[in-house]
Order: sequence, then structure tokens, then C-alpha cells
Amino acid sequence: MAEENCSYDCSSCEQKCDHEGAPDFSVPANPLSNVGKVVGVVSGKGGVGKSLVTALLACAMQRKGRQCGILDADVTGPSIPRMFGIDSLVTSNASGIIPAHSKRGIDVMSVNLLVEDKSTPVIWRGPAIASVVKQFWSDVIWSYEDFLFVDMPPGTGDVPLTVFQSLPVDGIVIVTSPQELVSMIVEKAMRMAKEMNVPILGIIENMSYVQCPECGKKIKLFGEGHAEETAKRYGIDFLGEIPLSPELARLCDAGNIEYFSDPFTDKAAAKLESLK
Ligand SMILES: Nc1ncnc2c1ncn2[C@@H]1O[C@H](COP(=O)(O)OP(=O)(O)OP(=O)(O)O)[C@@H](O)[C@H]1O
Repeated sequence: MAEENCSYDCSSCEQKCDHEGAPDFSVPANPLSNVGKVVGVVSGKGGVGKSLVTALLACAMQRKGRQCGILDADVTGPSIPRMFGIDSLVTSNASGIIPAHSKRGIDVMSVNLLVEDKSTPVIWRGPAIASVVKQFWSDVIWSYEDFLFVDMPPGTGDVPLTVFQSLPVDGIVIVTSPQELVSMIVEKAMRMAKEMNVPILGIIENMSYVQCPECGKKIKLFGEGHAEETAKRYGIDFLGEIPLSPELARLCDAGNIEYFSDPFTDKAAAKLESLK
């Protein structure tokens, strides 16, 4: 069969050809790596708090006694090291790159840990960025991780595609904010996940409300969010909402996100536990 007419679905095809199944773009992990579950964190657009949710999920699972790592695939906007207050450079040996460690032992790999001057912009084309992400999987020694969280760049471009094709992703968490067209974002993420054969673990809404410090009332700054009803409509788990919190912003800026006592990711953490 001509290559352009091939769906790579050999289960419904009787043609004899020289390939079996879809082309395999998977990249081998570093031989010294030992990774349990790989969880991608995605969003429809930038600035909705995807990196923050990635960090909070890793902190929540680490608190539960699970060893966690974060692969920062948001190469052009890496914010994970700053949230954890990591500014040293990573080191390497003959076997690979050794990730940095946060104060509470979360392993982190990010472009920002490779450059002295953190304000140097990464001005690379898509294929170069995608190749770096693959190296973060193949060259980094993720020596023992129960969970490796991948902070994806926003959208459905080159890099998310590379991550889905190259890494053994066990599931994705979608992060939305109340301002967004949630159903469109969820639909896009669902289609991509389906095509890539990756399960959607659920949706988390960030910046859902602000809690009045005087009376405790929840103020919906951006109006009513639609993440929960959208999740229901598509049969996806709604994993919770995170308020806009000045304390959280302050801890992020100070590199102390691990000290945020966070009840907001409990449901998501329980879902991740169930992956075991
Ligand atoms: N719920 C929140 N409360 C307080 N600050 C928040 C909250 N969510 C996000 N922020 C702050 O907003 C900024 C953007 O968040 P973050 O880097 O997680 O977004 P992002 O979706 O990963 O963005 P991008 O994809 O463009 O890198 C950060 O400085 C973070 O500290």
C-alpha cells in the first residue's frame, strides 16, 4: 500500500507491507533511569498556571512518600527551577546528566539549569527544542522516580507531539483557567491524546477564585468557570480548582513552592495514586 494511504492500523488491514503498526518514534530512556509513571501536564494557552500545577502535583506526591521528578519541557519559558529555588547548574558524568534536587528531594531537569545567565532567551526552532526534550529523557539519569511529571509547552505544537511520540506517557492532566474556552481546549487535548493513545487523567482549573481574607467568601474574579461541567460532559474526571492565592504567588517567587500547604491537589493526587 502507498505510504500516504496507510493509517498504520494493521488490525483492520490485510495488505502485506514491510512495516508493522505505526512508526515507532519512541526514545529509549537512559539505561540508569528507573521511572514508574510519566504524567504530562498540558494547557491550551500560556500563563494559566500549568507549571505551577505541575510543581504542586509533584510536591503533593512527594509528600505522600513518592519520589518525584519534573522534566521541564517548556523549553522557551522554563519556570520550574525558579519555583523550587534551584539556581545551580546540573552536572554530568560518563553515563549522563544528573538532575538537580529540590529542598525536599524532587529531581528537576530544565534548560535553565544548563545556562549560567537565566535571562538568556532560548531562540531555537521547533525541531531543536523537540530534540532537547528527547535528550532530557534519554540523557538524564532519572535514577528512581515513582512519578515523572512533564511540564509541556502550551498548545498542541511540535514539542507536545514529540513528548507523546517519544516518551511513554501514562496520562495527561489538563490545566485550564476560568477565562478560557474550556470545551474547545478539552476537545483539542482529547483528540491529541486519543491520536497518541494517551489517557486523560482529568482537568484542574486554576485561578478559580480569590478567597476574602476577612470573611472567607470566594470571589470569582473571572466569572464562573466551566471546567467541571465540561469534564462531566466529556466523561473526564474533574480533579479540583485552585484559587488565586497571594501566598502561593509569594512562595513561587521566593522559590519555596514546596512549603505551600496545599489541599487543592488532594483529588488529583488520589487519581495519580490509582495509576499504580
Ligand atoms: N493560583 C495561583 N495563585 C497565585 N499565583 C499563580 C497562580 N497560578 C499561577 N500563578 C502565577 O502566575 C505565573 C504563571 O504561572 P505558570 O508559570 O505556572 O503558567 P504557565 O501556564 O506554565 O505559563 P507558560 O506556559 O506561559 O509558561 C507564575 O508566576 C505563578 O506564580
